[in-house]
Amino acid sequence: MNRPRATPPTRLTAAPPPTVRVRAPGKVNLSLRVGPVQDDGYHPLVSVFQAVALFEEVAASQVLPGAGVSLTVDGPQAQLVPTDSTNLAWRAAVLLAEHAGIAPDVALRVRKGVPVAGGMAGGSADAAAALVACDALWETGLPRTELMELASRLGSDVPFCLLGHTAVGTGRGHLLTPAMTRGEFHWVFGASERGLSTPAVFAAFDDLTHGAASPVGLADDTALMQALRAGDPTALGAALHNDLQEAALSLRPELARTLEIAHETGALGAIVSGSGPTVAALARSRQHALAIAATWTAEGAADTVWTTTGPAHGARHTT
Ligand SMILES: C[C@@](CO)(OP(=O)(O)O)[C@H](O)COP(=O)(O)OP(=O)(O)OC[C@H]1O[C@@H](n2ccc(N)nc2=O)[C@H](O)[C@@H]1O
Ligand SMILES: Nc1ncnc2c1ncn2[C@@H]1O[C@H](COP(=O)(O)OP(=O)(O)O)[C@@H](O)[C@H]1O
Repeated sequence: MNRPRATPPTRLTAAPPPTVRVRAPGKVNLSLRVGPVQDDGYHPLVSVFQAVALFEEVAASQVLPGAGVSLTVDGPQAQLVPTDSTNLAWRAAVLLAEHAGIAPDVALRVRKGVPVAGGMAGGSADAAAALVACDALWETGLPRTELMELASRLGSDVPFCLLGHTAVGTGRGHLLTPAMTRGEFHWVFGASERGLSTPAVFAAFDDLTHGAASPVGLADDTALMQALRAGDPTALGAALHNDLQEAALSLRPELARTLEIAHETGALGAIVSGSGPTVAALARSRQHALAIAATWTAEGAADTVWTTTGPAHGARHTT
């Protein structure tokens, strides 16, 4: 005899709140040319940015209406990062909500993978990732051009962290044109536990140039652009350039030794990354990158050392 089957009991469990996770990359300025300070306090730049495969991750989770923004930070150097409304990820969420005319209700979790205050745009990557994550969570569906515009209001480097890959930046560094590159480049980054303030480095640059730096132009980076198109690391290493390097060295003279060790270990090129104090060395291969990293560590030339590659993708959803 067929007995009717008992209906299995329904388990009522609350579904976890929807969460969107986005990763955005840190960057190195392959070339950074800085013009004289303008009336608004900013310096016109021409910079060739390259995103590298050191990522920040921002998870944005739904919260109850009216809960507002909350934020936690973890990962190396998390204790150096503000967790209040001054955090760039928090500011990004608030700016997007204002723009879309909605309430900024979200729980943000930031996982740091880029040195803090190191000249590698870790905070800017958080802002870029938070914009993309909240746009998806709140279903605001902003076109890319509007996200880029909001990004530029959050900081000069934020649009590049959205875009990723390799690009030429003009204006404050926020007007971007993608650059053609071939292949993969091997990088070593030597970071310092004590960051450098970007405004302080620009101020040191003003002192060194007596506020009268030469105007900047694109023509100076012809060899570098050619090296990128050819995928030629030797030519790229020779073409690396940073107008802020002398200013960063004036504030952190010990970085000169870190650069010197990179050259002694056969780096194809070595520069201070952006406003520093992270030093970037271009290696011939992954093995060579590991050798430079080992030498820096053995000589105590950097507090933390990373090997990675570029270019890397811009802000993108992850699982
Ligand atoms: C120097 C660079 C090179 O890519 O990055 P970092 O190496 O610090 O990451 C950037 O120009 C930094 O970009 P970002 O860190 O987003 O700076 P912002 O928040 O826009 O500006 C912070 C401060 O830096 C100075 N600043 C920034 C950009 C610019 N073109 N001229 C400037 O003088 C201003 O004093 C400004 O108040
Ligand atoms: N989400 C964030 N991550 C890191 N720093 C942040 C963040 N939000 C605000 N800041 C502040 O911005 C400063 C510079 O941040 P960061 O982007 O890491 O360095 P840089 O501008 O040198 O690339 C930090 O000293 C910190 O006080």
